[in-house]
Amino acid sequence: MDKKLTTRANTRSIPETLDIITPNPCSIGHFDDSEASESIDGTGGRWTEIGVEDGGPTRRWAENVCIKDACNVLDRESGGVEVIEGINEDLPSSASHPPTHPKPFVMADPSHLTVPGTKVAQDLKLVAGVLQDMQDSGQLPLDPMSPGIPPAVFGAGGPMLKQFDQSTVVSRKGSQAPTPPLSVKGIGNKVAKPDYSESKIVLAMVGLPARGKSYLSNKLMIYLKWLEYDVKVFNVGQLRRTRAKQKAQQLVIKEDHNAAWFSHDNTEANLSREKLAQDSLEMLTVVEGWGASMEARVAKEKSIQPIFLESQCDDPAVIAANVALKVSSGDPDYKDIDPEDAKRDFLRRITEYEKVYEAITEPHLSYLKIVNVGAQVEVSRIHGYLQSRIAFYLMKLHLKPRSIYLSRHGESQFNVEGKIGDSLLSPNGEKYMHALPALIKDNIGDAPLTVWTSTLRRTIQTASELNYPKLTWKSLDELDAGVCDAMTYEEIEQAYPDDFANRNEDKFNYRYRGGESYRDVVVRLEPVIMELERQENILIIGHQAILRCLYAYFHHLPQVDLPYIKIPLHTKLTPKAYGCDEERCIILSTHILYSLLSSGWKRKADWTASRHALPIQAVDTHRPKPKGSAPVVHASATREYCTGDTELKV
Ligand SMILES: O=P(O)(O)OC[C@H]1O[C@@](CO)(OP(=O)(O)O)[C@@H](O)[C@@H]1O
Repeated sequence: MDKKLTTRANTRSIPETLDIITPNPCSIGHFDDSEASESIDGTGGRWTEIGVEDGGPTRRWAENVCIKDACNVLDRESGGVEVIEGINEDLPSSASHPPTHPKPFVMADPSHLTVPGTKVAQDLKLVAGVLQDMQDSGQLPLDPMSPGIPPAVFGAGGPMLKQFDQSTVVSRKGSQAPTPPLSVKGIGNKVAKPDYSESKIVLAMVGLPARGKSYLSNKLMIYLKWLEYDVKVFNVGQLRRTRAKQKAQQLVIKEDHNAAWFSHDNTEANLSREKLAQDSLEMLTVVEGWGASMEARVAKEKSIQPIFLESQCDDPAVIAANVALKVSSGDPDYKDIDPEDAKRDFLRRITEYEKVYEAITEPHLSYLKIVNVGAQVEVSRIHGYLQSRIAFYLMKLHLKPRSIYLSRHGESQFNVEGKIGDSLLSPNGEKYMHALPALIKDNIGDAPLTVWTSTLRRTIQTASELNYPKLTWKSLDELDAGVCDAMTYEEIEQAYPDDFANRNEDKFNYRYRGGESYRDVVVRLEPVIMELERQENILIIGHQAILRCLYAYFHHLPQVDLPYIKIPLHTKLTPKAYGCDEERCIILSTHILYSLLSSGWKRKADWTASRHALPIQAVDTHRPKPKGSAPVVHASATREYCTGDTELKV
């Protein structure tokens, strides 16, 4: 990592958390920040000469500076990638081409364009200018019907539309094709996890204390781990506490990490904190085994594109809740300290940080700025698939108290017959269907609720008497059993003994012939998770495998246990700081309604779930894990920190 970047990050608030997220299936960026950090730092870099106040060639910059100057700069600096990024959307000029390339359009004399107050107006002015230039240079005849006009590729009437029509014809033909043979060779087997190990992403959390950095990094970690990315958390605060504990034990030196220790005027503590940050970065490279030699490590560091994730928050309620959580959650910094004193000290610590805190504004950096937990998100220089997913995910988060209810559909006729696949409800299933509206009403009262079902009959039928807005998701369809659909497990064992054994051995990785594995289902459910994070009260009427996958996300359960998640009856889980509150209401046996309350800072302590034990029988479809298969890894709702000598769980 570029030394300069590291230092700048440290002067902010000493990044308490550095997350390395690996592996990443796509490129981790193309921007050479070593050059840019030299040039755009407010010390007379090349941008200052054109009066850039806010530090860089962003869209904002394009709005603020004179267009004429911008065009001059584009002519001079046409090779600079950083210029193109910020401005080429505004100025479709030569910016995206090296200077030697012929220019597609030439801005004739943009001085006639004044900078209007609004962005839209400016865009239109620019568009008007470009159109004028095209027209002047003969590229755009006035009569759109005249010959020689290049076809519009993205607008109404362009070839896209015609191609689209043609493609519909093709797909209609395709739907007449004969059904493919049932047996698909080579699929009914365990399918390995895709290789995500190509490259790595480092997310450096930035923000004042009590701004939810831990919350955000924890949510992100859970989401990425659920998708099977390796995630490691390097927490400077954790390292500080571990070192202090070691000092106290080995050297009998007690280091008091009170607010004064975090003062920028405390030179000695500053050095210690700088060292902790450096050591965390050092660990980040060592842990990943990027070569023992310093040279190799430096080379690797250069290939990492750090993404800064800044959490800004000025909502007093959220900050207060975080302060309260810190001082009451048994945090080692305030262990054995009177809560009032702890609160005062923590507030003083925040004040110390505030004195030197710098928000991220450097346009050459890759960053995501989350304002008030997703109320606003600023995205800068985020490229590649995984980075974009991270940004997208963070945009969806909110802290509004809400409930997520999960219910399996009512017992189906196939459930009774021991078959997998779709059918209508059994008589008992219908009783559940009739009982569900009252159960939901008891839980949610008159609050708004949306019901999500799969596209399969048993969930739609179960939801049929619920008087709420409904949404049918294909992504919520049950794990596709392919050629085994509509069979009993005994029939599957007879017809496909090897497949059956494979599934018993490794259920998460097993993919049915012509069907899916649990991993496939997790991947397919990702948009559902995204939407769930964004939504408020939701009831999902789903299937066994689907609910297992969703449940594993909310409770951070490992993949190896996911296909065996059993839902115990009459269980109430204790609220967790970073997880979800959970209540379970049962109607009996497999008819279970889970209620997952909103995750986040604001706990909903007053929420109580009524328990229902209606006399509705149902078969038990849970199949226990066969003995001798992969060992059970116990659920971990804790964060795993790398602290050098040991891996701590907190
Ligand atoms: O992965 P296993 O444990 O086989 O269970 C998944 C199966 O559960 C079932 C019931 O056996 O779910 P559901 O009835 O909820 O739709 C089947 O549809 C599905 O194939």
